[in-house]
Amino acid sequence: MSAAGGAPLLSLDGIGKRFRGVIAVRDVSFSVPDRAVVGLIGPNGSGKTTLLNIVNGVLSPDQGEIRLGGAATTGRRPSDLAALGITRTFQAARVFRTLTAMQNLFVPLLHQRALDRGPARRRAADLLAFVGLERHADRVASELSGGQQRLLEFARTLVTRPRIVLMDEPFAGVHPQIKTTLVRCIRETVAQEGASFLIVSHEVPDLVAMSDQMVCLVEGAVAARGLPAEVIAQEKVIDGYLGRSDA
Ligand SMILES: Nc1ncnc2c1ncn2[C@@H]1O[C@H](COP(=O)(O)OP(=O)(O)OP(=O)(O)O)[C@@H](O)[C@H]1O
Repeated sequence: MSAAGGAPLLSLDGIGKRFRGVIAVRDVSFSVPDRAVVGLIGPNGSGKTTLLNIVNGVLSPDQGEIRLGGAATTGRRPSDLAALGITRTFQAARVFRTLTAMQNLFVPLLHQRALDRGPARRRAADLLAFVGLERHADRVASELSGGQQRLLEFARTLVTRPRIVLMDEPFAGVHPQIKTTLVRCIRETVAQEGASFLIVSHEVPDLVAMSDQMVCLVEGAVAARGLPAEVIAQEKVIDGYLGRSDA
């Protein structure tokens, strides 16, 4: 499925990025369709986080173009991109540690001035229930477990009703039960809100199970892209990342 006008929701075309002598990303092109989960895999240092930073405007690419819904977004600031519907989670979950779980959602809703206090409180409560944290509404975020903070961070990305959520290692170090909740929330957000996801993870079996498409980077370049089962069967992906079980 694609965004209005037939364009993919997000497209990367010939993206390149160099840090002094290091080529971190080289000529990367792929797209994220509307209402889809795209998994991004690759060895350590293959450019995955750099690419997320480029998509949400933290870094500017040296070459190439990014489009959201057909409109060029290359080089725009993270705050502008957030307003256009690109949000992000991080390797270490970012929440307001001194606020309660409820306030973590309520405060951004009020800040946007999109809703009055009553509806904002109801939406915050709905989002907490969605990620299974309703019993923890009044607990200060720093008292929540790492996995619960990750769920709270996820709920916070949904406050703005994003078009695409970028997630960096969402499953790293989380309890299997939290992982199951997170996967369910991601799939339901696709189905109910029509959002898309670009997810970086080393947990390849989980990503294969939940993604509509996958992209594998090796040494900053696209080694394979397509359906998950096809990507993980490619020689370049096995040689460059997964390794051979008989090796
Ligand atoms: N700010 C920076 N300055 C210099 N080099 C950087 C910077 N950020 C990333 N790099 C280099 O760019 C390359 C890609 O790094 P990146 O963090 O994007 O890889 P990754 O695939 O996300 O790795 P990991 O799976 O370990 O998180 C690496 O060689 C890294 O050392």
